[in-house]
Amino acid sequence: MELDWSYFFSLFSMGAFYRACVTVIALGSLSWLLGLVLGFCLAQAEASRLFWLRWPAKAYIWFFRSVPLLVLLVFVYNLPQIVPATGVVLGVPFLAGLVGMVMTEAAYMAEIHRGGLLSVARGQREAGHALGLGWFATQTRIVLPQAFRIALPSLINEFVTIIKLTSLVSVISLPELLLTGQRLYTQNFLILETLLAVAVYYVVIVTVFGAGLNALERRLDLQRRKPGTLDDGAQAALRAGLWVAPAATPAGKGTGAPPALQLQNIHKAYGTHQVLKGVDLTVQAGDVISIIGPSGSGKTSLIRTVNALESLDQGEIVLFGESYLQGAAPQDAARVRQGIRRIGMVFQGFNLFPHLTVLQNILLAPGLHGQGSTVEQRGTALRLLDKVGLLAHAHKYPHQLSGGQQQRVAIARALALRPDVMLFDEPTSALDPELVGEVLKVIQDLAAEGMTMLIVTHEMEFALQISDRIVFMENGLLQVDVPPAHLRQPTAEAGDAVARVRRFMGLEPATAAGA
Ligand SMILES: Nc1ncnc2c1ncn2[C@@H]1O[C@H](COP(=O)(O)OP(=O)(O)OP(=O)(O)O)[C@@H](O)[C@H]1O
Repeated sequence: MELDWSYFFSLFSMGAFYRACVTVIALGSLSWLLGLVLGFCLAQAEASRLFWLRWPAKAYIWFFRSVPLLVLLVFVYNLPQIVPATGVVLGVPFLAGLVGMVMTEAAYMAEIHRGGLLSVARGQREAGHALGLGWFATQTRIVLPQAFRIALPSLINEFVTIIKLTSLVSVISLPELLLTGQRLYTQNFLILETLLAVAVYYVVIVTVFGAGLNALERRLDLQRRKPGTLDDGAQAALRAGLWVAPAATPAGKGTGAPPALQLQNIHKAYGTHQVLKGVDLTVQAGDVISIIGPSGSGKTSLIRTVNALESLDQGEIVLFGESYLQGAAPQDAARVRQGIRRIGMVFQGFNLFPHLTVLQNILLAPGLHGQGSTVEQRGTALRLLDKVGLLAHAHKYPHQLSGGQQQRVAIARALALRPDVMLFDEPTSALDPELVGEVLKVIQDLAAEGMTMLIVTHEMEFALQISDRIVFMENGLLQVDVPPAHLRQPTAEAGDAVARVRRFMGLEPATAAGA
């Protein structure tokens, strides 16, 4: 038997097939788009801490991933028999098909979105928090764009699957491609020729739309974006047009002013593990305090409680004389947010937003907080970049920078909110030794300008040089809190604790009993 090729080719000039193509594209695209949105809502609900959101979402996903689409389509189309009111919508094959497909696709896409959301590093949300961004801003400006890029290849694959699945709606009499073909070959019995033409139509649709979506994926691929370094002329032009910020007076300085920070009897446990066991620390405005101590002593946990990245189990933190965080008590969300905005935080892992340029990273929070006009925000951001020596890299993406440069951008980003206190959590620990110096220099400059700073560090010489006080933590408690001079040249009365810190810092040789 030979195929009837002339009949096969005649099927490509048949209006019914082109109308069927429109149906397939409309049904497929709408199912994909609505599934994308509903799937995202389901994924968010599934990740929620609220069990009344989480469990219904989980149940929905489990159920609709288990029910075959064909069964669902027939059920939805026949639902008006028992619920007549639904007939207005479900009596229309296209709408019944759309409802059935969206119900199933939302469940599948929720899982794709969940994968995307899970792969956005926790530090990204923490950076949003440290910049005083609320849940919605963090989700829409930081998490979602990254999660969407990660999920895009799977979402494109799902689009292809959906286009092919539209053939199932033939079962509810919607004249898509398969039903159009079936109606023909039941009359002329040229089954293979007709199905071959149907297959070609599907292949063309998938190829054209797949190419479009792949182009979108390439466009969103950050690794392909490689803006260059600005030359001297371009940098000079940027500097020339800058708005000049009025000189800021450091907050809370002067006699009678309250301390910048008062940590009172801070307790923190992770489960049954007591990490902070009653820490008291007072930081005067303009003070630079380095927190040192052995690994696991609670330094990072302490600094994270100060900008509410960790909750307090007990105790209180007072910021410039006003109660800010309280342990084991309902927090005043507005007051906490206000406090967080007065505190800048620099993380060990930088936590720059990879989908934004250096300049956009710095502008994000001031823009969302409406801090000054856009001209002022841009001027401040460029000035800060110039200050940390990175003006030439303003339009680059974080992946184009070295670790030291990324950390300097992170410092500029934190400074853009004009904080009164800066927290540094081991700012150089993730850097190669040759890059440490450039970051320490920026911190040193800030200290010289009178910025109040709390620095968790393992850079002992730096801590000795820069600090007004060095705090030694061990076993969840502050064991020693002294000026560096007391460690460099301990007095005769200095006790064992100071000697222990000196050994820890490498200022005196370890003894068999010490260190
Ligand atoms: N999210 C968490 N969940 C459970 N335990 C935690 C958590 N974060 C920290 N810990 C534990 O709390 C203790 C103190 O950790 P922390 O990071 O504060 O110490 P650190 O002094 O900063 O240490 P390092 O110098 O190594 O960074 C450690 O035993 C750590 O395992």
